[in-house]
Amino acid sequence: MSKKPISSDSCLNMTLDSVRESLIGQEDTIIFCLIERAKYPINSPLYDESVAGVPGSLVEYIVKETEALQAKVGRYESPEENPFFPENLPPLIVPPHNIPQVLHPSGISININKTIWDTYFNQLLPLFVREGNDGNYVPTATCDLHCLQALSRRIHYGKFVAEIKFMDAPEDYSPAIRAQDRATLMSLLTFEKVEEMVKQRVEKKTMVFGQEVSLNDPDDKKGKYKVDPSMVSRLYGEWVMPLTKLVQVEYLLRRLD
Ligand SMILES: O=C(O)C(=O)C[C@]1(C(=O)O)C=C[C@@H](O)C=C1
Repeated sequence: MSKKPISSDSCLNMTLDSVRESLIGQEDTIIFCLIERAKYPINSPLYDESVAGVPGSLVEYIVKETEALQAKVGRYESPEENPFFPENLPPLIVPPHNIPQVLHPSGISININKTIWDTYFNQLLPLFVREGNDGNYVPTATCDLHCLQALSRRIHYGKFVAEIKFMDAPEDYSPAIRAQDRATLMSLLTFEKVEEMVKQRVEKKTMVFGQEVSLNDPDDKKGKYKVDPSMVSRLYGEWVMPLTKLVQVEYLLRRLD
């Protein structure tokens, strides 16, 4: 059988509504990833740089090696994907996908994964994971990897949101871009009502997706959730949306290059 390159649907017909739909879909992924990670305790030896056998911490090693494998088969061909360890990724071993170019070339390489990594491990994890060590290090690290990839994808999706906003109203954005005025760009791209809806929706989704289910007494588990819904709303309000907006500002600053 002859081998053909893999192809994907075009993303050239994006609108602000369609990119917002994608962000809404990505909420589900993020919430399910958090629920999965919360099944395990913190398992701190995973993050200890002095554990023998691997360079750096075990979680870092697993993320690096997984990224290297996924790079070879095309994960980072997609402009929606950004590696945590971009240095020395191996070359593709499959034919390139030829994904249509939607983003402005100077904005494609924006990568704030270093900040996402630090925020996730130092601020987010301690908020939703219990203390303890059950020895399930590899499954736990795999959950961390999935959380990181889902958050990174969502936050860097700000590049697409910014491109649509610019294309919809170049006359509004261009003066602030020429002046490299971050504050004005930030206020132009901010929609407080949308942010409020996002926070409410992720809280509600966490209640639905993460409710405890009991067959015996239906009231037994009522009001108990696998992850605290108000914490997910806070995560979005304090980190996910601000970082998505940071990506948008960074992208717009380069949009006329
Ligand atoms: O929906 C938008 O317009 C976005 O830019 C996305 C987003 C978000 O991260 O969810 C960010 C900024 C806006 O203030 C509202 C929401």
